[in-house]
Amino acid sequence: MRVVLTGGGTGGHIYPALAVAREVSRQHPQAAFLYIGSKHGLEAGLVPRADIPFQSVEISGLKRKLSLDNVKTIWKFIRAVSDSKRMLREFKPDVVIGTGGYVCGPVVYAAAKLGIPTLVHEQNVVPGLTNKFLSRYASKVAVSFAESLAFFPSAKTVLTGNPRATEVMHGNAEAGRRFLGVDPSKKIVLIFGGSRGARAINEAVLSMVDHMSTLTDTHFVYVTGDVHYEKISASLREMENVPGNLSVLSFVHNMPDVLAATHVLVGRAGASTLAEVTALGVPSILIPSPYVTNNHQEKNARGLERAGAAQVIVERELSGDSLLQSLTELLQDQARWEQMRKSSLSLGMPQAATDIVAQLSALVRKK
Ligand SMILES: CC(=O)N[C@H]1[C@@H](OP(=O)(O)OP(=O)(O)OC[C@H]2O[C@@H](n3ccc(=O)[nH]c3=O)[C@H](O)[C@@H]2O)O[C@H](CO)[C@@H](O)[C@@H]1O
Repeated sequence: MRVVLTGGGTGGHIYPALAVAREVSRQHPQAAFLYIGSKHGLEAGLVPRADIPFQSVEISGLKRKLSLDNVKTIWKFIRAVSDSKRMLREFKPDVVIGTGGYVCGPVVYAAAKLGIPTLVHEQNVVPGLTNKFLSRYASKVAVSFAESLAFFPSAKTVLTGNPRATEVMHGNAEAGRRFLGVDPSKKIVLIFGGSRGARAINEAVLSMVDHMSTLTDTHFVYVTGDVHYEKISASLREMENVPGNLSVLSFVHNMPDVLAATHVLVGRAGASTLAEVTALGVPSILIPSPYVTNNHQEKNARGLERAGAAQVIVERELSGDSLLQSLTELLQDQARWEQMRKSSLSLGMPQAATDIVAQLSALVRKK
């Protein structure tokens, strides 16, 4: 099977595409892949790291207000469609999968115009602009939440979940602990603010550093995001007593192993993160980003909260004190942790990547 993958900007769009690629490879070891992304997105680094050939198109997002930039964006889109057609004619894929973000617009559109079967995957409850546009042209749309079905044409839309859920099931807790250098007697609290880090979470964590040593049976793994790492490291160097039960990393490339070893997650409520924690049943404290379209992270997070799988702290109420208090209560209440774990697991969809690959195979057979 020859597969073109596209999607990008943030990890939340890229990792699902890579998870599908890995599931295709498991089922079809001879499969060949090409990823078409943007040179400016995280995909330019993450895709070559996953040993998948990468080519790029130039694209930017539409602004919601009328502006000269939008004229440029439309011009770029037209050029990117023509570049995509050239790449697709050369690679000759059997199927194209787009996982959201601006860049998948021209690629999936070009594929549809060339008569190549296409599947679009939506990670969030409320779909992004690009996927909404593409749903008119795509052969199939796969969604992660039942609530999203209503946003897309019913005849071609299926509920699969997010393929990262399948991917994290292959994680290994022991490998995660070894990588982090944390022994099994400690509970791991993993803190990260999505794929790029989050300033508000960084500030709250810095202000609770002094108290971390009181939680002696816990090890804190704090992933700052690449852009914040230097600044955070400098702040920590200035502190007198940085506790021994804190590790600070800029980015984690083996998240399935690290998550498998995690006792509690503290983080943003990006769709892939939530698919991962629910597949593994990791209780979480979620601080949804208020800076996203339609406040969609809070909608993602409240779903978990209603089911009893997570506690939500809205960003305006986040502080070192509020985070420390929530964490301490959860770490010290084993019965509540168990309950949250069960609720979290009940929401997980660990078969997602397998279902998506079945959809791709059906599209290829129908070609
Ligand atoms: C600010 C913003 O626009 N965020 C959006 C972005 O999120 P963003 O990319 O931040 O968030 P997601 O939670 O969806 O995905 C993050 C992914 O990166 C991985 N990871 C993260 C840190 C790290 O060090 N290593 C690592 O591998 C996580 O395990 C996860 O697979 O896309 C998501 C999916 O459309 C949306 O739901 C989010 O609202």
